Amino acid sequence: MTEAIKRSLRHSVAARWTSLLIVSFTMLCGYYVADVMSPLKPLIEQQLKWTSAEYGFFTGAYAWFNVFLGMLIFGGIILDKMGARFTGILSSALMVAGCAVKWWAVSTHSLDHAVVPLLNVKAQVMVASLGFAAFGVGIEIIGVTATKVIARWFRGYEIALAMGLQVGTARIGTALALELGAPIGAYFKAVGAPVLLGVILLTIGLVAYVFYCAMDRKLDKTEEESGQSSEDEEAFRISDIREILSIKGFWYITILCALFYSAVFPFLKYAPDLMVQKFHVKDSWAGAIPGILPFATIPLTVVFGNYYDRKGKGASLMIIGSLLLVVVHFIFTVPFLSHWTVALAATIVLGFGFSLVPSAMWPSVPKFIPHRQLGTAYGLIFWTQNLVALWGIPYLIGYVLDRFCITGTRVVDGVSSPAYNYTLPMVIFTCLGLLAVVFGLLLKREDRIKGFGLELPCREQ
Ligand SMILES: NCCCC[C@H](N)C(=O)NCC(=O)O
Repeated sequence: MTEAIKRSLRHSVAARWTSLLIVSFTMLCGYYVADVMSPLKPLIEQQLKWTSAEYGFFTGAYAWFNVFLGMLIFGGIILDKMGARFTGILSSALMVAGCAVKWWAVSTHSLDHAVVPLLNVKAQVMVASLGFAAFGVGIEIIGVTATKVIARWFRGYEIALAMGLQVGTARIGTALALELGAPIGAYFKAVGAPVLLGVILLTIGLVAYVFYCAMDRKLDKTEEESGQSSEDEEAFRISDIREILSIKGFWYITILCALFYSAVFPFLKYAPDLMVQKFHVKDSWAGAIPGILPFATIPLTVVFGNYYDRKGKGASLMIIGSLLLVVVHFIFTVPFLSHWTVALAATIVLGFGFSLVPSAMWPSVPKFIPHRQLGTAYGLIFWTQNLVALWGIPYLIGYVLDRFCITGTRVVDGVSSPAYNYTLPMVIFTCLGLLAVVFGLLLKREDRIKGFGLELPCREQ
């Protein structure tokens, strides 16, 4: 056997980075679709005559199947049992199908005036929500798959930089959605136009993933030939779930993830309104300051990922990131700090926190979970995150706002809507950040006791 054959494909710099490029592109397309409806809210209200409550119903559908049907947990197990090729194609196809259903629902007139019996929900809202729910399963499972794929290719190399780059690239999709969604919708005078672009992008993402599968097959072959595949080939057993759940560090990182993202994702959903209500930003500029966030995190995830690879300090980075979150949310809480420049500065600091934690958290999991269990472990973490951060906390904040925070009425262009005081929701976000710091500290202590190596560099020196 020649030396060239003995070496696994993952030792090839070009192959490693090409695999990253392909899965990151598929993720970018998914993130575009995940966020494209946010800037379309006014157009949806004008053209489709959806109310805010119907928009909220649709937005929450993202997590329905993941959380209540446990699809993320099954997805993680399927990934460990069937591999990245099968799971990646399946989830990419599900994204295309879900987005196509959503596009049809918002473009057709055949659902006009129809209402779902018993639920009393407009048929158009329901069909679009079901499409979005199916898409939500696909994007979350492809997220788990991409993370495991990177962990495999970059083990011992620049794993944190690669995971940071993947998250950063995916967030370009969010940025594109926020920037392009409304102009495309307005140009074509149709909510469906930017959604159709999403279907096209996802189809290209699926084709790209099929190309990745060829590389994955080649990697399997070279790993076999070089005798490096023993750990991966050990079949996943259902008892592995018990094993994963018995690791205290796994619980700490899962809870930290749920708390951290609870203080970021739901906050972003309400941030444009906060800008208007507290910082007196004009309605038409409401999204301008929060919209900076995805852009700020794109280079920062790369910088912090690179730092973790070379210097380590993973647990400390997660604690610092969570602390920044506390500072930012506390600033948003203080009633007299209401100038828009304060909001701008706080959002930039939030960008640092929103980059620090993911750059350190995702590459830390393979330090204490064996590769063959990684899909299940990431699936469990994402499931908890979906339950708490993408479903539970947004509902809680909405309830708190309606129940305790209405201070009067605002009239804009002759249309009246409630005026809110955001102090209480911001106190909740600050507390979530504080709890994230506590779990970061617990994780660091557990790492010291068990020696996971979270404070050590990821890259073999
Ligand atoms: N707007 C997309 C939400 C993706 C959620 C996903 N489960 C996740 O946590 N991704 C990591 C990240 O930091 O974006």
